[in-house]
Amino acid sequence: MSDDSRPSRTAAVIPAAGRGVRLGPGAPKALRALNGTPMLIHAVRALAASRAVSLVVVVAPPEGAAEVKSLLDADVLPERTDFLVVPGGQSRQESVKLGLVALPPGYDIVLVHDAARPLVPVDTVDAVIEAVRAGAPAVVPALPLADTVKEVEPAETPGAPEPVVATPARARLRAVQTPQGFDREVLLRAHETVTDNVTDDASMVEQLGEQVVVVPGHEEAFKVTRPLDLVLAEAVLARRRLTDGF
Ligand SMILES: Nc1ccn([C@@H]2O[C@H](COP(=O)(O)OP(=O)(O)OP(=O)(O)O)[C@@H](O)[C@H]2O)c(=O)n1
Ligand SMILES: C[C@](O)(CO)[C@H](O)COP(=O)(O)O
Repeated sequence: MSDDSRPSRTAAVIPAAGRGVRLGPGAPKALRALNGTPMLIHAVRALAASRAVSLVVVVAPPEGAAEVKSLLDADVLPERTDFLVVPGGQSRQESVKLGLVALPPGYDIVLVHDAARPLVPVDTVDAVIEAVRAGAPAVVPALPLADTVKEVEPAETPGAPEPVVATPARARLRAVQTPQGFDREVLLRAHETVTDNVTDDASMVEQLGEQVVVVPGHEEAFKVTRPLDLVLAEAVLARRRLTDGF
């Protein structure tokens, strides 16, 4: 937990080493353009927009680390924000761990943010940081679900009918986004302890028995996963250009 006698310092780890298989053939997903700018650069700018974030560690596709470094060298980040680039691993979990290993001392709050969520608003980033500063060891932004969810017995053949096992009460479910925010020591311990393959960092902290809390997420923090998400992301950028001028 952060010591009240000194100000907390926040770093962000951005896993960006995925292939983007669900997006279809092309460059690694984080390097694909949204309105002419690589998705990763949008994501770095989104985190650096928070005055609290003073370091961004980008975990790059291993073969693209030099390209990512020159993209960031050429971009104009706020003077308060440093960055580091490290090569990623085979899974998101491994990539996040490589980012954590590269984190210098002196940062007591760590955000983990998918490069694939390039449009997260700064208010969401700040709300996560605020909740960690207030004492929560792990904080996730999340939204209520619009669809009813069924648990099924997964079919062995893709496309075959799948028997429904249960219908969880939707009012108790949340769709989780990033950035997820952590007390650094707790997140490090989670990555050192948990070896199962999980889909987010907060669930590793849950496995330690530490409390994870949810704060409101934002519709524009959606994950670019499939081709339709690119259309939506470019529409959001076009609307921002009209209303906000950027
Ligand atoms: N080996 C990996 C796999 C994923 N990620 C990152 O984790 C985030 C969330 O992953 P996802 O959206 O699933 O990206 P991909 O793994 O690229 O997508 P896909 O599963 O469609 O290949 C992305 O920013 C992605 O770059 C990573 O850093 N290293
Ligand atoms: C971390 C995450 O974005 C939270 O919703 C999500 O679990 C990542 O999943 P992916 O399959 O690696 O995209």
